[in-house]
Amino acid sequence: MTERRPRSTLEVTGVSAWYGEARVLSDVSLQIGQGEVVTLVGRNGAGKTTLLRSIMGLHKQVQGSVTFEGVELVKRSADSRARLGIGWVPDDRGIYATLSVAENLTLPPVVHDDGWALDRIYEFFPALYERRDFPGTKLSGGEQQMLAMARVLRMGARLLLLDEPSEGLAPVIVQSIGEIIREIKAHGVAVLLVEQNVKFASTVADRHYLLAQGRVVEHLDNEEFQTRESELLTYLGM
Ligand SMILES: Nc1ncnc2c1ncn2[C@@H]1O[C@H](COP(=O)(O)OP(=O)(O)OP(=O)(O)O)[C@@H](O)[C@H]1O
Repeated sequence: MTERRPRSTLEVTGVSAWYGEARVLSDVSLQIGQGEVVTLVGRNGAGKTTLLRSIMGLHKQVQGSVTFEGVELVKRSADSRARLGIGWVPDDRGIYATLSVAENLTLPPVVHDDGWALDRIYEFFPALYERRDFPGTKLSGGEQQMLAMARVLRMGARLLLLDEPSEGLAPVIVQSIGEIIREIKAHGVAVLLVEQNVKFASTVADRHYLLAQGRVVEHLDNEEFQTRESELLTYLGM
């Protein structure tokens, strides 16, 4: 594909990863520009979560280079990467069940000047404002997903790593998560999204990397992705 992209925020170059002796990522390279939404698509076990964890510094058996805004990350801890502006939103969303929405938002430290103020968060996520005193357990799956995204924006993330945000959510809620991702993008925040829901991926992303058996096998802009959707679904066994 011909590429004209904003300046790179994240550059992953030649990354391989192992669990013990088992190699699960092989020579993966990808880039994300400022304010871009990029997906990692692939069947179960392709290595998507391991790649996100490797970018965040949560997986240690990694070789290759990962830079964020020009800073090499590979030898840095996960908390150091968070301080640089990378926000991790895990697939289980990681909400503290016994804390209120407001407490979930304000407990983690603001680690970067770009952190969104609480009133800006509430303006952006009115559903969280309405439920600010509710405990985490009382939130729906969609609200938990919003809270997990809001929390890292408040901390100061300029790159969000989202692991299957649409998982387990009703279609109408998936649609509103998609709208939020598009608005986050409009604020210049980059998003790397692991998705198995190809239809959803095509409504939010600028580009897509297809991962199979730990390798990038295709790199497509959204137009090509939509045109070849059924072929890709078959190829990926999805
Ligand atoms: N803790 C672990 N120990 C050993 N092998 C693991 C571990 N976690 C994942 N794997 C293996 O690594 C490979 C990649 O897994 P990963 O979870 O990254 O894939 P994925 O594409 O995110 O799949 P899924 O959508 O099922 O989470 C798989 O073969 C998986 O079995």
